[in-house]
Amino acid sequence: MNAAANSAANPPVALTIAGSDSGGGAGIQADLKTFAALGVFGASAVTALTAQNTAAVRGVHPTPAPFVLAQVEAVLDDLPVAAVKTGMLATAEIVRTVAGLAAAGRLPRLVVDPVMVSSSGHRLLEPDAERRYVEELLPHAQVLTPNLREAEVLLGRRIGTLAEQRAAAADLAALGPATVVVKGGHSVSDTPGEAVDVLWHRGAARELRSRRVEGGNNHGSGCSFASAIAALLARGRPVEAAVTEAKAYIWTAIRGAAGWSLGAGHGPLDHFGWASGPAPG
Ligand SMILES: Nc1ncnc2c1ncn2[C@@H]1O[C@H](COP(=O)(O)OP(=O)(O)OP(=O)(O)O)[C@@H](O)[C@H]1O
Ligand SMILES: Cc1ncc(CO)c(N)n1
Repeated sequence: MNAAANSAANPPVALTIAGSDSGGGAGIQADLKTFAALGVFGASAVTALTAQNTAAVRGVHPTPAPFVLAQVEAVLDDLPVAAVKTGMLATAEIVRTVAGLAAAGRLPRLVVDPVMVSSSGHRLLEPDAERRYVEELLPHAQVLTPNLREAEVLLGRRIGTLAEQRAAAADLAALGPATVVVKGGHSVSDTPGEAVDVLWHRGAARELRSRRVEGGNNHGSGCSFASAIAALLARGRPVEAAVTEAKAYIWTAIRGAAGWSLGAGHGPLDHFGWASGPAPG
């Protein structure tokens, strides 16, 4: 089969390389729902199993790195993957494996969401993998989407203001990614009431602002945001449009779930607009 050939009748294909969230709100499950919601066929390579729900991560069982590679190669050898998103990479060995694939030019339109800690506070990346992220993977990312805490870890300094969030985006771009979005879901102090992301693209910083949805159902917002960017890139959108449209998609998905009470912790998003459309069934 020729993996590069894609008939006009086929949907675009995106690949997520990420961890499984048994609770269904984040990770692979969020990624595949987002791809489907945005009209993209999703393939997946699972980097870890997590025993997780809306309240806590109870356990993590990483995939051996050679089997992550086997999954990615099985997909790439067969399907016309147009964009790739990475999420939880769990171990230094998996970071190295994915970075090797990226360095070999095998991961097109690569969106890297540098997942390190879950919103419930559980580590999702070995601490000794952080340096490898910076040195081996970031240079190959087309788009990097850290939240504020991840940007702090990658840069080794505190980010407390919007000005510092803007500076962080610029400094992360200097490490290799063409485009950086420093997400403000965990608000910086001078943007109350808003979720302000800073987009660094083509040498300039720009703020993407939305009203902050209250209610706390934002489990998987970061995974879904990065997947939406990858899906829109797979559909051929230019990078800046993909990021701004992903921001609008994620706002609608968070807003839709604001009245839900699924689980005792941070609930999942309304990926398919169920809250505003006719009730399923
Ligand atoms: N309460 C909210 N209201 C509106 N937008 C939000 C809210 N929370 C997050 N967002 C948006 O969702 C996207 C993901 O940002 P966030 O900072 O939550 O990522 P994250 O911390 O990686 O998510 P996760 O909880 O999956 O780890 C960003 O575009 C951010 O602005
Ligand atoms: C598997 C997985 N990936 C990413 C996150 C971050 O939201 C999570 N909680 N679980």
